[in-house]
Amino acid sequence: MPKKNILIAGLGLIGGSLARAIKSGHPDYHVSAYNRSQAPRDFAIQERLVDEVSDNFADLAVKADVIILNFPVQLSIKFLDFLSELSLKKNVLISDSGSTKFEIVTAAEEIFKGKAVRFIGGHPMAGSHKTGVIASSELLFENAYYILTPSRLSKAADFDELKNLLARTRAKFVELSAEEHDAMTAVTSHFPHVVAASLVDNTHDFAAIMPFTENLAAGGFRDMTRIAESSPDMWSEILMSNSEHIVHQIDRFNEKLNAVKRLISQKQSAEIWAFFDKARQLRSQMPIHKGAMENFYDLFISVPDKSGVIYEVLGYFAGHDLSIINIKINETRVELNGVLQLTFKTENDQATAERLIQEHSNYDVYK
Ligand SMILES: NC(=O)C1=CN([C@@H]2O[C@H](COP(=O)(O)OP(=O)(O)OC[C@H]3O[C@@H](n4cnc5c(N)ncnc54)[C@H](O)[C@@H]3O)[C@@H](O)[C@H]2O)C=CC1
Ligand SMILES: O=C(O)C(=O)Cc1ccc(O)cc1
Repeated sequence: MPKKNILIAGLGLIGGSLARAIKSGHPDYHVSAYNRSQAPRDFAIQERLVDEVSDNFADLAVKADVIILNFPVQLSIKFLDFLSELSLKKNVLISDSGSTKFEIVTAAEEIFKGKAVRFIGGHPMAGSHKTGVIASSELLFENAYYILTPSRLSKAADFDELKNLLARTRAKFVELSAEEHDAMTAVTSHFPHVVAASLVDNTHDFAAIMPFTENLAAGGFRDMTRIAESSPDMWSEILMSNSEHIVHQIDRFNEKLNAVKRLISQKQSAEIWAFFDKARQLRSQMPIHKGAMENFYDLFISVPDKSGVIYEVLGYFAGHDLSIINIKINETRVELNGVLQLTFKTENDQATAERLIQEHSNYDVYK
């Protein structure tokens, strides 16, 4: 029997992570990947993420039993159009990983009407503000919800096939309609990105008047704005694709802010206390504490602004096989120090690194 043939289209953070999980869970399948630029293709072959790479999408698509599109949302719809013009295998199963679902599910139903094509929308609800195949990981989606959306082009058995293919992601699969998906992710993901970017923008505006402001941004500001470093390509597409729900959330949030504004101006301290207390209790009960979304682990080290300091710190880790996936120096302080940001794949590695830095230096380390 010929090997089952899987095409991962788009070798970025998500495509790369899916490729790793599929290849690791099904070493007997033939996994191919399309990517327009060469560097991710070379990386995927060197790291044995996949068996075959190409910049010719059509060549790979016509051989595939399953195709997963991992592009910005609008581009995935263009690729569906392109697929509809090819002689695909009969009953090919197509899915995607985009952050919105209504637009692509509706487009797929229209594009493949009457054709022997199966389509299930997909959205692994984990990721990062980082992009690219280099940041990909087999366990990126471990314990995270992976939403699958039915379409007129899918049946129950197709879901089992896709879940089996993706089993090694160790994600928690859940079926939601495309409408339900978009309404809920607007609340928990899309609108919060708008808030994060607005907080950064507001701070920058204010710093034009009082330049020292940005130096006073501490841990709380950092936690609330990490996602403002996400890809503008990806997030502008998401906002365009789920605009109604996001606008609705902005309206609701404006009302909430105005209500708090009234309490503050009227100095209603008891009500303000109750407002914070309610939020504290609600957040402590939210499932985010189970850690599903924490997939990268940062350490921030306050280091002297001298050459060689990065090598010095990395030298402390000699003999320990730590999974550093990103190194960045942030010169945010006007004084002598810079902030060295190291990102690890696992919480264990983050803890080991913190311990080693504390053993070898007197640098301040923050998580
Ligand atoms: N980054 C995240 O945290 C998450 C992202 N998603 C969704 O996954 C999808 C992929 O996102 P990422 O992997 O994060 O992005 P990425 O930036 O890491 O990868 C995007 C891929 O699209 C390709 N691409 C972009 N424009 C192209 C073009 N014009 N022609 C051909 N290829 C093109 C790039 O080469 C790359 O392979 C998006 O729809 C995003 O909404 C879903 C869950 C989490
Ligand atoms: O960076 C983060 O914490 C995220 O929120 C990642 C993310 C980005 C886009 C999605 O559709 C799902 C998850």
